[in-house]
This record gives sequence, C-alpha cells and structure tokens, in this order.
Amino acid sequence: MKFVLAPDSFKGSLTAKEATLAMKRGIQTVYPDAEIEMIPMADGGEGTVQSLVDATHGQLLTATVTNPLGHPTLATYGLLGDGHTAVIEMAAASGIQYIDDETANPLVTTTYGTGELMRAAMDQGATQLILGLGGSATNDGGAGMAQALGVQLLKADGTEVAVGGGNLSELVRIDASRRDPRLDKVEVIMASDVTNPLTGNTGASVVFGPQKGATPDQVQRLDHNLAHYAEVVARDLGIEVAEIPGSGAAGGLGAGLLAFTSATVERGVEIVLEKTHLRDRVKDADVVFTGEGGMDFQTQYGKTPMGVAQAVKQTAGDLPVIALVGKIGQGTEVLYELGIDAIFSTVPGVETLDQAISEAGSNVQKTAENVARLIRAMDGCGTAR
Ligand SMILES: O=C(O)[C@H](O)CO
Repeated sequence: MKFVLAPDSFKGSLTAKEATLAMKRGIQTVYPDAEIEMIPMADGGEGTVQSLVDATHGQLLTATVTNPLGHPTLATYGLLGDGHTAVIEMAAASGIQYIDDETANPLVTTTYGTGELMRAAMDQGATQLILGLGGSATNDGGAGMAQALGVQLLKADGTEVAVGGGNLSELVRIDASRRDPRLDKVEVIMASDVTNPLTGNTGASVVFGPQKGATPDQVQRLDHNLAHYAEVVARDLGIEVAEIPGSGAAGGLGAGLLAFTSATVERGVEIVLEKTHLRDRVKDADVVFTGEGGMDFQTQYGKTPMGVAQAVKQTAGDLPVIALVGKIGQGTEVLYELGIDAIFSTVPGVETLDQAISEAGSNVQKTAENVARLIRAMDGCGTAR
C-alpha cells in the first residue's frame, strides 16, 4: 500500500508536518510496511513558509528588519531545498501582530520591513521570491517595500515621502532608477489571500483598513491616497495596477509588487502543489489523506484540502482522497462533488477547545488509524482499489 499524506496545519495546534507525522503513526499501526509519502501542505497563508521548508528540506533563515511601527524586529523566512527559492510571509515583517489597540494606525504603518526581507533573501542568492500576502498591519500600497528596495517616492521639494499610507498624498513623482538591480532578474510570485482591488468599495482601505485601526475618515483618506498613488504609478511607470485582482491584498502591497517587481499572481495552494511535486508523487498511490483544523463551505475556494483533492483527481482519476479535520462546519457536502471522498472529524467527543488543541496530535493519529482499519477491512472484501 502507498499512502500520500498532504494535510495543511491544524491552526493553533499542529503544524502541517506534525499533522502529517500523526497521520503516519496512525496508519503504521495498521500497515507497518506501507510506503508513506509525507507532503506537509499550505495554501499561501500563515504556515506556508514552514510547510514549504519542511516539504523541500529547506531552511528557516532570519533577518533584522523594520516592523510596521518602525522598530527593529527579527523576521523569519524560508529558503527552499532547491537553494534558489525564498518564501516570505509579508506578515513576518509587517503583520498585524506587531500592533495593538494603542499603536494601530494605518496612516503611518509601513511595509518597509517586507522590502528588507526581500533584500535579505536576495543576499542569500534567491532568484525566485514567493511572497505570501495577508495579515498585514499596513495600508501603504507597498510604498515602504518599494523604498526599501531603492525606489524613490518623491515629494514636490524632491525629498522622499515619509512612510505610511497617510503620506502618499504628497507623492508627485517616482524615480525607480536606483531600484535594486537584482530585481531585473528575480522572479516574484505573489500568493495573495484575497482578490480585492486596490481601491474603491471593495478595495484595501475600505475592506481591511478598519481591522488595522482606521477610523471612517481615515479609511476615506487612505483610499484616496492609494488611488493617487496608483495614478502616479501609471503615469511614471506605465503600469496600471489598481484593478488587478489581489492588488488590494495586504494593504495594497499587491499593487506595489505588481508595480515595482516582475510579480505575477498565483493561487497559494497551486504554488505549494508545484513546489512539493504532489501531482507526481500521488501517481502510484493507493490513497491520499489531507486535512486541516476546520472545514466548511469556504474550503472550496482555494483552501489546501480542495487544492490537493483537485490535483489528485486531475492526475490520478478516482484515487480516494480522505480528509481528517478538527471541526466539520456548515456546507461541506459540496466538497464531495469536488474531489473529497470522505471527511472525518478527529475530535472524539464533546471536549473543550483547550483539550481539542492539546490532544490534536493523538486525535489525528487515532482517526488515521481507524480510517486505515476501514481500508484494510474493505480490502478484505475486495472492494478497495
Ligand atoms: O492584510 C490584509 O489587508 C488582509 O489580510 C487582506 O490581504
């Protein structure tokens, strides 16, 4: 028997690698000699760096960068096993975890540290940068990131615009002549958590500004400033970014990456599927396990189990895909039509959230064991593949 184990993390309790190991232990009690391929997964959101590093035998690296409030912080990113792909979660440098009720102020928070992290990755020789967008404390359109990479955002008096989305109204001219030249050759791939445009009613400021502390007046100001920024980018660089889906991700960092780097947008889970070669590795498998902390109707929109199921069905036809999840939410029936054959909750009975979290590893293990027992019993009936 060959099992492929490709879960996401169980947020708050298990990393994807820990979930994979728990599944493996459960299966091995039933099939001690089974071939088991472990492919810890992610969908571009939190945990993507860890999963890709684990899956490709890469390494975690750190760099001191500027946090969204302008203070130095140590941020982690990943260099994958191929030695030339770096994975950066922008939140590691510029995330919402750096602010609290008192310091939240998207007029001044900056993505400068994300640009510094990109520079650090290029210093390590990375020629491909995968940027996970989301969970930001910022609303600066990626202006800080651009400045960290040498782009000059200039005011009427020729000096640099100060950091923060609140100051972008002063921008009159962009000079990209001193942009880090390595960016000419470096491929940038954006894995964004949302498809919002930069501005307007569904844009970065209106939809995500309030969660970063913007008052209604500040939301209007930030939206106006980002629209102005996009106009100057279009005029000086000839690139229209404002309407591109995902340009509004991470406070408009999506737009900045599209404007100042070679960035292309990809589905996060697709990037992970490619980097882990999941499609090749399931070809001769008998069953695939996936899963994550919770599953509901939203799972169909690009979450890991869905991405895994679709890749499996495209590559290996009717190869069964079984999902183990902490919590089964509303609307999961639709997933049976989309490639997931069965969903099992790993929680054995009524228990507190704390218990579910602390026992997540053994719960996943026991559920995997039970599913393996079922497979063995069905095999005995001659009904398994
Ligand atoms: O960071 C943000 O603004 C949200 O997560 C959307 O990308």
